Amino acid sequence: MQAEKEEEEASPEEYVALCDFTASGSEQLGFSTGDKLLVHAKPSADWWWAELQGVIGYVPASYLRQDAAEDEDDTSLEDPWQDDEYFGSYGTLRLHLEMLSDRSRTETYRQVIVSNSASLRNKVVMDLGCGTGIISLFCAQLAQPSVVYAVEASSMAEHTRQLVKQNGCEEVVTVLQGRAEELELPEQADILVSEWMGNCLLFEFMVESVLLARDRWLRDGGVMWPSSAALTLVPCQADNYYSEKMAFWERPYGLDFTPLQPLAQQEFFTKPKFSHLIDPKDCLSAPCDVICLNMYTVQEMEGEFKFCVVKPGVFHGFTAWFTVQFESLEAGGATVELDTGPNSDPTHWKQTLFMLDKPIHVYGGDSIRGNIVLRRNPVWRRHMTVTLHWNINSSSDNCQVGTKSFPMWR
Ligand SMILES: N=C(N)NC/C=C/[C@H]1O[C@@H](n2cnc3c(N)ncnc32)[C@H](O)[C@@H]1O
Repeated sequence: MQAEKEEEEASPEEYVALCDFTASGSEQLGFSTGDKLLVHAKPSADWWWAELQGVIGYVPASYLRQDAAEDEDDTSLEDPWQDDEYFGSYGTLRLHLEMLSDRSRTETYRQVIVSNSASLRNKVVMDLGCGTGIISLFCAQLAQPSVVYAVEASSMAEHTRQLVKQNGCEEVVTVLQGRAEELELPEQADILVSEWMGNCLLFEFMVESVLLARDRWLRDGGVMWPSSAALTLVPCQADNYYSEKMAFWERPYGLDFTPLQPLAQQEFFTKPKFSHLIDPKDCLSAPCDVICLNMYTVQEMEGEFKFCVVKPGVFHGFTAWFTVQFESLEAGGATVELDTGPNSDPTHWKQTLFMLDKPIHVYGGDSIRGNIVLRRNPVWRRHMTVTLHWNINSSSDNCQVGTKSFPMWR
């Protein structure tokens, strides 16, 4: 209470509105892009108490940015996709080296080409976001498509052209520099292949570009690779991480640093932990596919789950990963799957850990039911908020309910 009390007396902070907000309900405050609001209190992560021209009400925090001074000349206000930053990062080798070094990922795409090589003969392929062109080069080297359009928006495209020539594939592979949503393809494609998956499957939201390109360039009856995707979730223990970030403050060098634990919770447990490697023994139940994307239809961004706890343990949070499937071009042919979970070869995505604020003791037979909602950030189009709701029904004591929202990253 003390912190909250001080918070209310603190002088209001100035924020700028990044987009319009229409109030729904008398206690909300509507505003327009560019409005300067005075934030008086932040009772929760999502809703703040703010003032605009003498009127006070609740406003959505994700619509506001504080560094008003910087925003005068900051172009990022106009560019919600932050394309300069996003494609700039793919113009250097760092991310491409990381993805090419991921053997599980890259070998899976090669296996898809090899196991469909006969059916790829004389086909038109579009490789969306080809990067260094690895998938296009596999197509030209391991099959005989009539043409592969390798589409890449970043400055890597000019180097990709060089790699195509260096490997004698210029007869088959045509590199087109530009955003897939904007450029003109000479013809419709029979196959749209892409490696678009971000952390937690959807982060970066490149999937949006893939679906737009599908609607524009994939001919009727054409094939999407991946053909489907699933986000998988499991309740888990995370003793090491919890000890390292939270328990540490209990008795460092014989002193009591526990007053810092609320800060530690805010700093370390608010955002998901990327590049987490979960040990299968830390899973408290069988994992469950919570969101399934059929790449041919409109995608679901919300999912239910029901976990049955199989052993006593400490429920520190949820771990998420994904799988993608590549259907065969031949009717009845085998589907190839890429699994980024803890029981498969590690990938550069690893897994994503969502830490609860407080760990909960659970026992065999307990059930953890709830849902997960992935909400696009209304302002930063490549970012999202993951909201988890859970109900624990335990034989030992009454049911516990919880919810928490995790920004990724804004
Ligand atoms: N798999 C992960 N994590 N990252 C995806 C891989 C991203 C690659 O695809 C390119 N890319 C992303 N979106 C588009 C687009 N709309 N048009 C053309 N190229 C694009 C990026 O510049 C990277 O080279």
